Amino acid sequence: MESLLKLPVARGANIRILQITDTHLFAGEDETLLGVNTLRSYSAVLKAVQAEQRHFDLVVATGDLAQDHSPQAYRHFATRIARLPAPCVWLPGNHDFQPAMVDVLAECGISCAKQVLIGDEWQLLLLDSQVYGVPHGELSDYQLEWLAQALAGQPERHTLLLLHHHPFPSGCIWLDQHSLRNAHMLAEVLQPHQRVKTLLCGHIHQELDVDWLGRRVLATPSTCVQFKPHCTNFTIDTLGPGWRYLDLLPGGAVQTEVRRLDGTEHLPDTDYEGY
Ligand SMILES: Nc1ncnc2c1ncn2[C@@H]1O[C@@H]2COP(=O)(O)O[C@H]2[C@H]1O
Ligand SMILES: [Fe+2]
Repeated sequence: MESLLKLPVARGANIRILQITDTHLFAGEDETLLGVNTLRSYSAVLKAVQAEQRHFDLVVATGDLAQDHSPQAYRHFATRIARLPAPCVWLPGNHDFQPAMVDVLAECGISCAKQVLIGDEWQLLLLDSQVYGVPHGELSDYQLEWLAQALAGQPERHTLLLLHHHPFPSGCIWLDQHSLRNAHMLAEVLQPHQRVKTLLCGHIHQELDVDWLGRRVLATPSTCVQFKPHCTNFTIDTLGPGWRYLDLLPGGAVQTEVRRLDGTEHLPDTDYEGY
């Protein structure tokens, strides 16, 4: 059974979330994706986060944590994320291998909660949009029913909704064939719930902040390789690895900022045409 995580916060205090996404880790410490050593770029991101010394209450990892299905890749993820001064919750992406992911992250003390109640006013709901073996996403009937129930059960709370796949056209045609296929069904479940104003995704390895049917959808840079916005075909960007902070404000608004590593140390080889 999926557990519930309750995070108390001081009354009136801002709630800050750190999003880490698409780490694409391997078992081997020297493995690379498109020329980037993903373990090193992930570790550099976490080091930069710690150096910033910003307070955050929770870390959310929005999928594609491992590239090679290996338990060791999830161990790499978990041992490093556990050094941050806040708990982590996670959801799967298309590349993840959930049998290894679930067991290893739990063994390493990472919560498997998919509903997080934060203070008195907010909740996070984390969806599984993976269709095993293919890059596109879809929400199963179970996921849609679980979402409907979780929303109906907390009608007074503002909800940040998290899923790996983007439910809207991103502007990259090659990525939009890998989007959430049944976004209309998600829209239907959300329709009566005006307190779900913001959705948070990974998957597209780029920063995005768009309106989708009156709701705000955010997507976030990967901790490894970035994809160039507004491209018809697979195109690698030369921006550095990134992460996002989200402040969940009283009243339901979200303030957010994307941060990136400086320098050229973790940049990809742009000659690749896919992976
Ligand atoms: N050249 C390509 N054309 C279309 N899709 C690709 C290409 N290369 C990789 N992909 C898929 O597109 C996905 C986008 O992000 P993911 O990291 O989920 O995994 C990627 C691959 O599954
Ligand atoms: Fe993905």
